Amino acid sequence: MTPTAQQENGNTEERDIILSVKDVSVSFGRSKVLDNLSLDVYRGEILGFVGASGTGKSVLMRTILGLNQKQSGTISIFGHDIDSANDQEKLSVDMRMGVLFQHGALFSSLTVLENIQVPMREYLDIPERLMDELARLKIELVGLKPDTAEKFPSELSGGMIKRAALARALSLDPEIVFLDEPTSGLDPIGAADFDELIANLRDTMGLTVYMVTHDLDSLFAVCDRIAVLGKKKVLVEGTIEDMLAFDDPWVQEYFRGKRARQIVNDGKTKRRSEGVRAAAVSEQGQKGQVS
Ligand SMILES: Nc1ncnc2c1ncn2[C@@H]1O[C@H](COP(=O)(O)OP(=O)(O)OP(=O)(O)O)[C@@H](O)[C@H]1O
Repeated sequence: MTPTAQQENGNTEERDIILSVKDVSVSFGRSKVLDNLSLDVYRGEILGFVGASGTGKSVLMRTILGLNQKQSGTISIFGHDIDSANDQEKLSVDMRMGVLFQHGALFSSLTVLENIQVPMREYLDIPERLMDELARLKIELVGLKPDTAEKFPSELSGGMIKRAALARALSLDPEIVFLDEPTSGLDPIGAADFDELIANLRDTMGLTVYMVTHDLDSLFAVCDRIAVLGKKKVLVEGTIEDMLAFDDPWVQEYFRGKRARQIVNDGKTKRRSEGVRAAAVSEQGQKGQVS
């Protein structure tokens, strides 16, 4: 049975824990990066994972994905402890997770369509034609034009690469996706559109999203919950309000600093995409460029 937990507000409604990290420690040589870190991720939420540069956000994500060794602690995904899971269970867990690495990590010698089909070829035994159809559906799902299918990564813009990489992450219809700084390198409108896409996927597919990010706009616009990494563990987790109330100099500076204040003042009630687009249209209008 899948584990559940009581909601943090103390009521008796239970939430489905899709990923549970308990007392995990990771070291490289004599340098300890994570020390007894614990974190739960709930089904259907968008969790934003933040922390100063070099604190170990990517290390944790890679450890969850089984790409880094941990020295102690347990990681359970979909109720399976990944250390004691058998091969069949591990395969089933892998198939239910999608990953978007920071720079897309697309294969440069493969077209977008072929990149999306890589996980299908690895895990599924289905006819070529069906694979083509499924890959084209993913391309549509992430908002890319149909002719992107035949393009190579070198022919794509930064935003298109992120979307193509997301399409590949969604290739097997995962229940949870791990996104490592998905909006880094995108302009504000591209980043806003990407946020909106993530929120739509969550809303329509019930996707759970674990997002490592430095992007304050994303945190304010789409994240349901935030976890802050500091001092080798999760310093605080909760809503934006919980972050604002948390007494720690880095957290205070990050969530109450000049940039955060600007975002809150600019559009507390709006999604960033609306705010950014409105600002862009207004600016163009002032320059007389809107037709
Ligand atoms: N394979 C490795 N071998 C040795 N040290 C590593 C390895 N991977 C990560 N580290 C170290 O672990 C620490 C945390 O790195 P990590 O990349 O997780 O930080 P981060 O929080 O994701 O940073 P950023 O926000 O800048 O991406 C760093 O000091 C890094 O040098």
